[in-house]
Amino acid sequence: MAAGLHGPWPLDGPGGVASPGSMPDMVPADRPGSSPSGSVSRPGAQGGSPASAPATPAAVAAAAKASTVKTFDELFAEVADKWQRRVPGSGTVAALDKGVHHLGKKLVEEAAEAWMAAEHEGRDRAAEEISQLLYWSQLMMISLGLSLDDVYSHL
Ligand SMILES: N=c1c2ncn([C@@H]3O[C@H](COP(=O)(O)OP(=O)(O)OP(=O)(O)O)[C@@H](O)[C@H]3O)c2ncn1[C@@H]1O[C@H](COP(=O)(O)O)[C@@H](O)[C@H]1O
Repeated sequence: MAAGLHGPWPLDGPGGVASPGSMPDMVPADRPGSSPSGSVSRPGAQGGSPASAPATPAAVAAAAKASTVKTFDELFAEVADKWQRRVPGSGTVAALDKGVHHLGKKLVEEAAEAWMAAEHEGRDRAAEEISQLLYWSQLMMISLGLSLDDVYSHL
């Protein structure tokens, strides 16, 4: 378990969300592809070689941006990094600033849209709506200061 994940409830940021400074490590130390320090390895890097040197969350986010396909972990690193740095113009930062109540409504909205798409609009539309549900789930995680491992531990 990464350090700093279970301290005081981190709803101390703007809009009742975890402040950028209280963010947990992007990837916990006890998961494949992570380093003991909590920093993350480059996507696709194998352990045991110089190429597996730890990368910063910003480096992971940059690598994800260059890739055509983004994984759940890569998106989490990207949005957490944008929140930590309060990147100007980021919809993620704007949404997190609005707080948990706003994020909760978006979660429910996207869940309903995913359901409707699944029943009436086909697999591709369902996949699109489910991707948005994943995004808003990640923002809720970030707003609560939850790490990936905090959630994965329940899977
Ligand atoms: N994956 C997503 C993503 N999924 C969903 N959304 C947001 O969720 C909204 C859902 O769209 P809807 O059609 O359901 O809603 P809408 O009515 O069009 O939009 P709203 O008026 O409700 O905001 C989108 O408009 C986006 O604002 C996302 N916003 C950002 N990302 C990714 O997050 C990363 C950081 O994004 P920025 O913070 O914007 O730089 C990037 O990789 C983005 O691709």
